[in-house]
Amino acid sequence: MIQKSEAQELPSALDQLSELKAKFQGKTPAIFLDYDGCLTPIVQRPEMAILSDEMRTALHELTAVTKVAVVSGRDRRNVEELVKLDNLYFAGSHGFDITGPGGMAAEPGGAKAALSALDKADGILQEKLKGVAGSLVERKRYAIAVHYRNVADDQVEAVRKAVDVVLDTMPELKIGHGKKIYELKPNIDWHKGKAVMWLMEELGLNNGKYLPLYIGDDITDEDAFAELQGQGIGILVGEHDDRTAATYRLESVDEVRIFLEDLTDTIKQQSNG
Ligand SMILES: O=P(O)(O)OC[C@H]1O[C@H](O[C@H]2O[C@H](CO)[C@@H](O)[C@H](O)[C@H]2O)[C@H](O)[C@@H](O)[C@@H]1O
Repeated sequence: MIQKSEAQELPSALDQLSELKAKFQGKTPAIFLDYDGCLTPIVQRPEMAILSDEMRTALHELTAVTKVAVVSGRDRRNVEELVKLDNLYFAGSHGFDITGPGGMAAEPGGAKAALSALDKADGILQEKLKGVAGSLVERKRYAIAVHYRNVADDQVEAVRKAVDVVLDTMPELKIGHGKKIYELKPNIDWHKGKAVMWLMEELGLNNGKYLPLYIGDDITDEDAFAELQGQGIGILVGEHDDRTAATYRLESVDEVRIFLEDLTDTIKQQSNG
């Protein structure tokens, strides 16, 4: 049974750092990070979410002491280009498209079967939404985000209707929700949580020496928090519209960076001592 709380009820990962680290029980945390709202603040348009130099340095230093993966709803190539580091793992399209150092490349969720439906849906949405000012159809390899952050309130219903037209005719796709977006994804039982567990296994981290730790801010990160209950640590950044399966929280992207910097020092000390 998954335990859920209100975000505000969760203890701060920074205030309760010693308690949180005691949960490592001598294991090294393997770090899984969402991108938008976690490594960069939420902004008006996807292309404006630029990683700061400070965050890139924090990530780079963390990769020197443990395994690090970015697990994003974004297109995997897009998030690779934004992060600009080659010594970590990337799971794009909500975990359907995974790459890593040494030429690692895998699509463990089997999303290729939905590719032609996604292509068709993309065309329909582009056509239907071209008259809705502020809407944006963002195609990822294995998902489509339909953004309404910049759409007038009385036009959001028109965006939802266009999405529903696609859903009604394409059983290969299902809807997902996020911050001011509707997502069309392959109708497959695969999500960020399964991608995290797949990476743990694939990277040989299920050997009793590593503990998965996931940080994210959105509804799609809840699948990872739920998967990690009892076997890892989930940290929610800020809040979203629902209850959360995370066990700690951080307030902001700046707090995420401070937490990651502290983790790097902690892991270094663990391996020296
Ligand atoms: O899993 P994530 O890495 O958090 O990706 C989730 C979605 O993030 C992006 O959209 C969100 O961030 C945008 C920039 O801050 C914002 O304008 C938008 O309203 C948010 O929903 C991205 O564009 C999507 O493709 C991702 O699915």
